[in-house]
Amino acid sequence: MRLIVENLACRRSGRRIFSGLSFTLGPGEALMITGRNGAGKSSLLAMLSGRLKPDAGTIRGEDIGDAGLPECLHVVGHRDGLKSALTAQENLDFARDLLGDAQLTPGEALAAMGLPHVARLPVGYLSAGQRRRVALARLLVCRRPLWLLDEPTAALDLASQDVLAAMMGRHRAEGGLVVAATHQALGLEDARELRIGPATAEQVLDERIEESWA
Ligand SMILES: Nc1ncnc2c1ncn2[C@@H]1O[C@H](COP(=O)(O)OP(=O)(O)OP(=O)(O)O)[C@@H](O)[C@H]1O
Repeated sequence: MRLIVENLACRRSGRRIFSGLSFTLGPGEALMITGRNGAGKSSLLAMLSGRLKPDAGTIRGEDIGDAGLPECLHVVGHRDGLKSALTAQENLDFARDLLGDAQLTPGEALAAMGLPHVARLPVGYLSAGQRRRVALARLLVCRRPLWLLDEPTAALDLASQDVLAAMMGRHRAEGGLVVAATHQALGLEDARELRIGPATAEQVLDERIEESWA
């Protein structure tokens, strides 16, 4: 698939966060979204996943057949979306049934993340890093070409960061796309970087002029 983003603008609580943001991502490509705290990285991922409406601009997928963009992507965000009372295995079973297009079994995905021993433990009993690894294992139980990852290495030890880097490498080798918001290197070879900065004084002025005419 291809992801095409044109002239995207974001406004939160009435304040312009970024504007004029464009990029295209093709099969096997990766994009690192960087920028200081509050620059709008998570907001951009929320827009790409369809959870947040852009203030302006368009987001579309090409070569995705009859599927809509939301059916082509996986999100691993700050909030992991795991149910604490369910076991790791049950959480992954749930994701697999819900999302369809099954790939690895939950057991295989947990083994790939180095967590075969936690399959039958409620996720609420896991450490922060183990819990994040279960959230990342969800990427492997269903095939989705576009991975949207928000600080994916948060709470991961160095060995798990290497596992994640290898996972993203395999995904890209199979034609998958990765968009990751991050403050640190992720081991993404040949990744492009999109640095989001605060709106310039000129943009803020343009916006005020537009508003005064509206
Ligand atoms: N739900 C919300 N409602 C209103 N404003 C929000 C909301 N979420 C975030 N914001 C604001 O939008 C701006 C961008 O936040 P965002 O979380 O996208 O930044 P970020 O670049 O991901 O930051 P960080 O590096 O700290 O994770 C911030 O000023 C934040 O206060």
